[in-house]
Amino acid sequence: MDHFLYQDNALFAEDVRVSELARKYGTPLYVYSRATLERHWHAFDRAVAAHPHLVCYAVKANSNLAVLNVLARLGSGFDIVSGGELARVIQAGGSPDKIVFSGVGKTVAEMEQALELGIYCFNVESAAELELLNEVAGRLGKLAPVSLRVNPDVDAGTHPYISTGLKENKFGIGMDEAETVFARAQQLPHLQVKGVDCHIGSQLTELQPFLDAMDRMLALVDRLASRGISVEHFDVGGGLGVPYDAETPPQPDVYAAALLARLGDRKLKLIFEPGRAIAANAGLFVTQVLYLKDNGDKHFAIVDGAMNDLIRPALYSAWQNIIPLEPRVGMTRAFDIVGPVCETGDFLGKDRQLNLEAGDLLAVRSSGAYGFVMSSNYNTRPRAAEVMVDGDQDYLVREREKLAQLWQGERLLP
Ligand SMILES: Cc1ncc(COP(=O)(O)O)c(C=O)c1O
Ligand SMILES: N[C@@H](CCCC[NH3+])C(=O)O
Repeated sequence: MDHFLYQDNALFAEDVRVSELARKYGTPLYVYSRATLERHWHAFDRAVAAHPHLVCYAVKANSNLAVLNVLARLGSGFDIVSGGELARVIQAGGSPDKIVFSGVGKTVAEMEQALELGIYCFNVESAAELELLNEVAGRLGKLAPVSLRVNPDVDAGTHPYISTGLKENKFGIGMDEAETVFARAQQLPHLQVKGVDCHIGSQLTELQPFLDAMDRMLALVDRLASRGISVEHFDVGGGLGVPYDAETPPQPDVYAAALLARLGDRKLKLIFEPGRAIAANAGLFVTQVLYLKDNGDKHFAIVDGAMNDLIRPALYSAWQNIIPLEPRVGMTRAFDIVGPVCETGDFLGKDRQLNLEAGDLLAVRSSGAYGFVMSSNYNTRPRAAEVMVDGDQDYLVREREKLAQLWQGERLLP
């Protein structure tokens, strides 16, 4: 069920009129639906209810404390990629023993932080990282739980910038090296081998690449077993896509059933790291039309939200639906929806059939993942406020940045 629906020609987030939120908190503004976040998380959790599992929400998709807290209250685990994300999860009430730590460039300080907190597992991405983690754990008198992220060399069929499972990508340990690195991990005294891990990319809309990756990973698990190296869990990563437009990605239950069928009778706990599938369609980005402008036949709607707020269209030519909060009747025209930033690539959408006037409010849908988290202060623009709706209540979960915060920490020369 969609929690962003029109009632009497006005867009609602759950039971709250979105234009009311724009009036109350100003624009540009991110709006999240708690019910949607929860529904999406449960869809994963229920899909594998009968099998040992852990759903570790990928914090990078949306790391607002309120979002993390809503998921932590459901008992979610978390997939993190930095000490910053680790601190956020703890701040939001997440349990360290449900945290998996991914990422190709963990620093000593981050390893120490995670070992002290007692996280569930490190997803180690190189032989060099393995050696360093062993050293750091030894120094702290700890045993570091590890899973090796293996690069299965499959084509995820997604945008090249968000594809991670090919040999040419920087992620994970090559399949040809994997057994040697596992053998080494088992020898190292301050490590405990717990699992295997892969993550082949993001916004996957087909099952096949997941299954290809799983087949290769399970063949590895079997080869490891024959060498006396056993693992407890298989972390399948994240990457399940969402409908931005007409895509029809598999639903979590179909995806999980297919993975479970491949798993056969192997006694492996499954770990999932969904980010986008939980957060993307739980959020809107709300912006107001400042000016309309025609250059010949070309119509522009210049809005107060820009690429610094929502970079996906500029960065990946990503398409996200743009809808009016209160649609007008009458003729539509093809508009490019562009922001105030001084870059030609600063657009939120191109060639959108809309009927607009200055002052109108628009919602960019599917903005709950990789939206606010990728925002910047380019052009000295304060970052947007974030609001969470819960039924008929709304909560400001991040204040709009104030200008003085932007140069806090900067110094003049004497
Ligand atoms: C290791 C890892 N896990 C999980 C995710 C989450 O991916 P998604 O948001 O596509 O589910 C990512 C990002 O692609 C990632 O790099
Ligand atoms: N930021 C990307 C996804 C990257 C996934 C992170 N590993 C996007 O908006 O689609």
